[in-house]
Amino acid sequence: MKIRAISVDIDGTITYPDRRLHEKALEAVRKAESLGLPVMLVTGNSACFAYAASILIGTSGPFIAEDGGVIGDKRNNRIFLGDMGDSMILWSELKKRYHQAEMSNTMKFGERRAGLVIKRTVPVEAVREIIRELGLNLVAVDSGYAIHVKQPHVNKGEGIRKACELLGIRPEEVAHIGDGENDLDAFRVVGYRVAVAQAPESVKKEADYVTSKPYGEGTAEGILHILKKFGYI
Ligand SMILES: O=C(O)COP(=O)(O)O
Ligand SMILES: [Mg+2]
Repeated sequence: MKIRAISVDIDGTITYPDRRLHEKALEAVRKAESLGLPVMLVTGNSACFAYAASILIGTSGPFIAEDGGVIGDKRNNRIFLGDMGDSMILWSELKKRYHQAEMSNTMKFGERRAGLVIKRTVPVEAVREIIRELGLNLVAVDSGYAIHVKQPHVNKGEGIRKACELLGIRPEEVAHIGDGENDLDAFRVVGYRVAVAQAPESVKKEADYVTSKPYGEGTAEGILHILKKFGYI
């Protein structure tokens, strides 16, 4: 089995718990890149966020943003794999029932194109209940940092498939590292799966390797593990 790219989640995976970039994860990503293994950022964050992160970190693979809704590259070309769909119908119903419901800060300036992101002030089950009741063509996923409401075909797995077409490799040749339930869709399409230590059980049980350290430090460990296991070092 050959691994030709690493895809890595951002929040909780290359960061500290509070979302600051972890130096050890940064070093490990750069090491993979220096050994000729392209890294792709795969995140629930908006495309502008992923675009900036990709440039600052120095990842050479395409980035996948909005939980698979948008693929982008260094020249800021973008491919959209989804749109807002029924998400505003969901939002008006949610707001009626839960006064504490709040959109993510990244919803403010029309930055998002492929789904609604809400703060974790309402349980994901409440959102799912409204989707079921109204028969909306949406799914709700809790990344551990926010609740993502999107069309069912929008997910990190489909995003990785599209990014692989751009790279000219197969999804089975990708190793993915993540920490949240939104990473499970990525796990479904890739050839090798790494969960960082603080990931929920549902994610760890699907992983080929679970790191001993959490957050960015765990990812540094996970990247080194991949580099060794697949003969890069
Ligand atoms: O945007 C989020 O909710 C979390 O982003 P992540 O997919 O990079 O962890
Ligand atoms: Mg995450």
